[in-house]
Amino acid sequence: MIYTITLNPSIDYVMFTQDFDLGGLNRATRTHKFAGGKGINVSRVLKALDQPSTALGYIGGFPGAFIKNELESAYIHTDFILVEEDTRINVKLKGDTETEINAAGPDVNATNLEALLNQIKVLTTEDYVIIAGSVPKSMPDDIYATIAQICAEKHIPFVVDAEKSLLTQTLPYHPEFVKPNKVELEEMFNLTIKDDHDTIQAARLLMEQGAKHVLVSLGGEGAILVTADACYKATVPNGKVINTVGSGDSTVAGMVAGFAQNKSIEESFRQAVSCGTATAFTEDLATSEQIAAIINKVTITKIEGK
Ligand SMILES: Nc1ncnc2c1ncn2[C@@H]1O[C@H](COP(=O)(O)OP(=O)(O)O)[C@@H](O)[C@H]1O
Ligand SMILES: O=P(O)(O)OC[C@H]1O[C@](O)(COP(=O)(O)O)[C@@H](O)[C@@H]1O
Repeated sequence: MIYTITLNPSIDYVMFTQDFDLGGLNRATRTHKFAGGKGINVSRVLKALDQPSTALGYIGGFPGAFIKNELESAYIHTDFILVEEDTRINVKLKGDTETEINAAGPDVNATNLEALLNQIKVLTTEDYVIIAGSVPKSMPDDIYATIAQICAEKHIPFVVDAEKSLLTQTLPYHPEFVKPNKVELEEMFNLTIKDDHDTIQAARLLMEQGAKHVLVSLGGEGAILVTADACYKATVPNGKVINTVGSGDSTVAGMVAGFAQNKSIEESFRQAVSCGTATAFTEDLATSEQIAAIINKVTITKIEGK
């Protein structure tokens, strides 16, 4: 079973406006409330790819109940731990540009933490773990490293999509892949990435520290995948960008599903990028039909290899 871990889920409240006037009265043309947070989005796109998963993490209050209900209505299995405070609501403003305000999220106490670690400790080599998103402030900042260590000790394959040291601390435990975007990669090494060559150099630093593969997402520029033997560049088809929230998570889901379906590394990467772009081209996360409609329009080129 694939397990997604979202320590800090959210309701994503997406508001579309004609124009956005900062400081003025704006009226939304459309709004949506989506069950969100990185691991939860991965579970939702895995479902679109016909891959079952169980969503783990912390939920609280009415937003937490909404998320659990949304997932279960979509036939996604959940095993959330209840916390006392409300799950956060993140606001996503879609005017001429995209603006996001992500809230801090509820407190998670030591008992809640132990409950999650106990859920992970019973997993086996048949399972797969995806650790994604921000960590509530009340939790130890090495929590992802702790989870990665448990996975490594039990030979459970795992994937990490997180910022800065949350991600880099997991590298010694050899994640199957990590998925920084360009800005996150720059922040990890305090450098400026100008071109694909710089991206590959920085990705290789993550490989040197232990990542088995590095998938760097580049927004509308596609993505680069670095493996032990080669580097691939994906370019995406033209289309109308509607809502990029969850694109990165969709990319992660496509790659994990590719591995689970025993696709080749190139085909897994193509599926990953198709999922990310199909999500960018729609209001919610991509459906299976939307992914299928663009998968043959994503081009994969080997740009370096041994
Ligand atoms: N403007 C866009 N046009 C087409 N595809 C996009 C666009 N933005 C994102 N994507 C797709 O989603 C993937 C992840 O997007 P990115 O913004 O890099 O990740 P994150 O959401 O983690 O910051 C990209 O690799 C690409 O496939
Ligand atoms: O945990 P974080 O870093 O605050 O991010 C949470 C937000 O990221 C999302 O998971 C979307 O992430 P991506 O756009 O990077 O795929 C939203 O659903 C959620 O509001």
